[in-house]
Amino acid sequence: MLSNLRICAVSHQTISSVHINNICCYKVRASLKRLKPHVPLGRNYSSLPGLIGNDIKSLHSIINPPIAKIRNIGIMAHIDAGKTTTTERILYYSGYTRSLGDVDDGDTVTDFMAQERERGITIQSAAVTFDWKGYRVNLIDTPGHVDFTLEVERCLRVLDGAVAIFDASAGVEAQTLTVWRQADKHNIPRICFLNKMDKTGASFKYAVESIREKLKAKPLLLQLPIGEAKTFKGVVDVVTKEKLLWNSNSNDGKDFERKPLLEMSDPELLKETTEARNALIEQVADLDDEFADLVLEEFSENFDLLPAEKLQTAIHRVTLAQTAVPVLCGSALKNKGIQPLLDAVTVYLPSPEERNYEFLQWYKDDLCALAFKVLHDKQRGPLVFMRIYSGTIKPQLAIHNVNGNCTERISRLLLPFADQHVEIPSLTAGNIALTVGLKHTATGDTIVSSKSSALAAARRAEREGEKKHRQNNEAERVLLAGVEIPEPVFFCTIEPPSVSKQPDLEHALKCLQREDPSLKVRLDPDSGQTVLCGMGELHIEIIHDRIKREYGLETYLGPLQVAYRETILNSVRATDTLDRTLGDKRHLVTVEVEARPTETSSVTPVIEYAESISEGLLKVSKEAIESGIHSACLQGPLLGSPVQDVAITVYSLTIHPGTSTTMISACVSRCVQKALKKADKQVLEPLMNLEVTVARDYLSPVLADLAQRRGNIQEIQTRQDNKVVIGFVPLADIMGYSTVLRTLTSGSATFALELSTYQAMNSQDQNTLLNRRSGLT
Ligand SMILES: Nc1nc2c(ncn2[C@@H]2O[C@H](COP(=O)(O)OP(=O)(O)OP(=O)(O)O)[C@@H](O)[C@H]2O)c(=O)[nH]1
Repeated sequence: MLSNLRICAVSHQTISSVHINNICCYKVRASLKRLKPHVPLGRNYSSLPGLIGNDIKSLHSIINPPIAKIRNIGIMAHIDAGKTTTTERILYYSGYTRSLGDVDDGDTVTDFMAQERERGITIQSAAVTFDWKGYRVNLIDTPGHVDFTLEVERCLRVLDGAVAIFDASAGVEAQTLTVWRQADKHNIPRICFLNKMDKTGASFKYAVESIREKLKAKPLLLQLPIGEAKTFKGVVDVVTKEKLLWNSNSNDGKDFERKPLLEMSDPELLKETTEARNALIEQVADLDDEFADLVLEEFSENFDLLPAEKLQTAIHRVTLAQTAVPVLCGSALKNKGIQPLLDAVTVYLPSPEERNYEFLQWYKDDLCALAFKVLHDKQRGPLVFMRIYSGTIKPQLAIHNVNGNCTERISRLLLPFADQHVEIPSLTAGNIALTVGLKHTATGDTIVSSKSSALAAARRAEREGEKKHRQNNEAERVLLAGVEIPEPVFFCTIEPPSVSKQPDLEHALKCLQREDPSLKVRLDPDSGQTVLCGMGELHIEIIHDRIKREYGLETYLGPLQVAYRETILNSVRATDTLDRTLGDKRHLVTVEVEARPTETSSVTPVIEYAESISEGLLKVSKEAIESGIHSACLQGPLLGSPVQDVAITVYSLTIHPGTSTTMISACVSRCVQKALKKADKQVLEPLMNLEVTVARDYLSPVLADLAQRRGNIQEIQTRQDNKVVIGFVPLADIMGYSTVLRTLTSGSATFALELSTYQAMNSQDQNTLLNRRSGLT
């Protein structure tokens, strides 16, 4: 394996060296293919004049550009809408890659993990940095598969804007809705790109309507397609009234001509565009008072006289306010429409300083950054991707991790190009950095310059909070983290090839968890086995794959099991006494608790104390009591699954002096377990939202199959030639569905699955499950 190839002797003073940061050979080949196809692997690059000049454009201009010229953007979409293909085109046109990658050949820069290449889907987000017409664009490629929604959320937090990509023949699909909602939650301004305009069935009108109807967004049509499906050849820029045609002889789409629409040559198109422009002006004027005043005062007689820049500035404001979304179109695969999309990113999406991040006031000019991704590189250890919100990061800088409450040192600072990372001396606010040397920082951690800086920020936040009479813990607000990690719905045991490899497996899992907080690992207390808990079948499969590839461990997975939950149906009381003498110390606890059902939809129990329990007693034992309650609720009496919707009241408590907190916890835990056992119990199973898109001809077999899976169909929509089945289905009945669906529909259907809620099982299904688990059937 080749690693860490170093390109030395870069002439610019501020840059000491350039590294080709390869994770393994295939990456090296892929990157070299673009960087310098004729250079044999492993050669010393210092002897290659021109390499830097040609391939990594103007290195000094990419370090710390003015903040107004930075765009931190992400691409979000439904699976297969074309994120990877679009990203590849973007990298190619911006000059950072030399040839066009193709997802169908497993040859792209951003899908750089081996599994992604093989599966043709984007699993981990790769942050990519490039320049476009004087702007610095940091692009984070977000995954589209529902198993990885946490990845999407985490990436969205660090973006200032996003491009939503749609398949123009499908319009808004299930996953788009999910990510759209996530983007709403983080207030991210967006532009829409209707991709696949070349595809049979592509319809600009249909896709725009579905944005209006399903996303409840106001589309601003900044372009109109010229042709559709087979006849698609370019777009009209509605703002400037120009037509953009891609040269059919150019196979990389680099060359295209931009010409004003003229009455003589394009009377129809000009008429249509003028109408679209007038409608656009009216629409923007309705949403933006400043623009409305301008139009009324100066251009009400003739909209044609309104300069394009004035309209663009107003569209930028409207996009930022998220009262409407600009819509563009093209075909990434056929290399059409990508350059104008990049222009739109720089013109309409905001720079970091235009975003209102409330927490910045607590930090002033001190360093404040969010670690949004951790990767483990065999040679260099953990690589941490960070979004810098304020202050500056430098190599050798000691930083304080607020979440981990620890201080550690950055050894090197890199700019994250897809495959090659450029070492740099410093990076300022608004940028995305890649740091080497941080061993304790995990995904989602807030990074500041020192503990005292964190405390000062917490004090400022608190003072401000007092002013505003806020009730919540203001100190917590200095933490930028807080992506809600969904509860895993699947689990399975994992075993190393031999007992001696157990520590290696533990190390691998620890690293993977730092990268991916949605992966949970626990020990089964009964069997002592390690258990992996994940978000979906694919998630677990990928983890298994990565352990093999990246850590060289051939592990064995037990059967995939659904993560059930349990609850109780009535209130019950229990008492318990623990009396144990260890050495010359007597540990004596007596506790009485009541367990009762609640409607919290949470596995965290509500904990209450009877008034008779003295404050003094609680002061010394509260932590131990609550840890006992939590551990009891982790393993319900029916299946050993977490107990949901339960409140525990501690009614009485006596503790003999000298009793250890461990004994208090143990006694409380046993007592709560006793109460849960006494109650009437119910198993809850994960119920999934399901959306299947299927060609008309295959609808019947799909419906018949879903009926056998306890599926509950809510709606069947028509989308072009396809039917879209929307409903609910219990997770236990949908395992392995992708294979079945492929067989049923000759591969013509796609589906999206997402946790809806946990629902009570009926008694028959519950008994079958319990009998199966206890080995009776
Ligand atoms: N006809 C047509 N096909 C396209 C276009 N863009 C992408 N595709 C095809 O659509 C499929 C999915 O493209 P990707 O770029 O991998 O899509 P993605 O959104 O990155 O997919 P995930 O990472 O799996 O979510 C591939 O077979 C592409 O060749 C396009 O503009 N037109």
